[in-house]
Amino acid sequence: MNDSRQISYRILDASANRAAEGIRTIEEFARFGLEDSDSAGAAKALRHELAAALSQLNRTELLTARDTDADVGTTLQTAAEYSRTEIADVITAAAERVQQSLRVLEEYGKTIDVEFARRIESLRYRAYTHHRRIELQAMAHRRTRRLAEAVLYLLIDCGSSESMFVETIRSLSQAGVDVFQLRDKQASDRELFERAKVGAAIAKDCDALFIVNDRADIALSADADGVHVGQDELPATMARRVLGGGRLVGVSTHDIAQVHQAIADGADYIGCGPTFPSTTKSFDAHAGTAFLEQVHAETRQTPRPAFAIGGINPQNLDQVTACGFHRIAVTAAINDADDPAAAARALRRRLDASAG
Ligand SMILES: Cc1ncc(COP(=O)(O)OP(=O)(O)O)c(N)n1
Ligand SMILES: Cc1nc(C(=O)O)sc1CCOP(=O)(O)O
Ligand SMILES: [Mg+2]
Repeated sequence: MNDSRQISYRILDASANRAAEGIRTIEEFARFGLEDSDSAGAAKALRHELAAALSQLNRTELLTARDTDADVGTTLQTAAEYSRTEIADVITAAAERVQQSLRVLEEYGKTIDVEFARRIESLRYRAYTHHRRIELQAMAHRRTRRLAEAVLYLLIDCGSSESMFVETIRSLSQAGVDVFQLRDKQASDRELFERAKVGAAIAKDCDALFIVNDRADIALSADADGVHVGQDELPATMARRVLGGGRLVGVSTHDIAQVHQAIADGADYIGCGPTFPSTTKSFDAHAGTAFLEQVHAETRQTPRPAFAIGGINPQNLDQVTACGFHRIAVTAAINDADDPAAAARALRRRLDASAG
């Protein structure tokens, strides 16, 4: 059995390595993924200050206490350690590891050197702030990357049951739907919230995005990827304020002035329509394909994903792609099809082909 000083040193040595590795993991993403010099600089400063604090400890005792071969923890693994598919998950895991390790350094450090423990405590608080920022950046990175490649966007309602709702998202994401929007004007707030919570988790699992129509509060509380607002709802700037950083805000536009405003307001994407008469929603007038052509000309200068919407179906899709639009948002063309998955697959194939 080791004596207590040796135990403390062994724990400090392991935790110091873990904290430094975690900080480095985060720093690499800030540097090479986000290319954010502030964030990378903050991680580097944390790493250097950790090294400076550790130099207060006796390095010989640290190294002497190390016995990796005899460490029973090296063979203990959880399924979660190997289930990271997204960079955002890697960053979250690294941030948690750093914070836990700093806490361990602080607690066991108190048994060796109180001044060292104090330095680690202040480092831990700085790490919380830095990690909050970088975790939000990593989540935003996943969402904007996914949005940038999205071409097929589907509006869905709450469905007849939760299991049907889940199955719809799973099967249609496999069939090529990139973005799901929960749009159900009849559902209660509670029902929207419950479906949004489940839908957001399933969509993430399927590498799809999940957006809530109209309601920034429900999008945030359900941990959805974002909200879609129209001209009668919260302005995009306010929706963003409700959602905080890292989530998407989409805006409906019906004329070019609204497109300019949405872009100025920082919309992540726009819906452009109505293109054709729709069986889902009735309109007094239709912006038509002329509007799509105009938007296409404009958004070449200010790139922002733009989804054509309103009555789009397999019969009129070519008119949409002829305007330079290779992204569409639909309801009836998929939901009312005899075989929704087949309909989604067919639309997806044609959109991919048209985008070349
Ligand atoms: C992708 C997308 N584009 C446009 C709309 C329409 O939004 P809005 O004008 O707010 O109308 P409602 O959907 O709330 O009836 C949309 N939902 N999605
Ligand atoms: C909800 C909605 N908003 C539109 C707009 O132009 O702003 S068109 C539309 C209906 C979309 O469903 P479908 O594909 O069945 O027409
Ligand atoms: Mg709306």
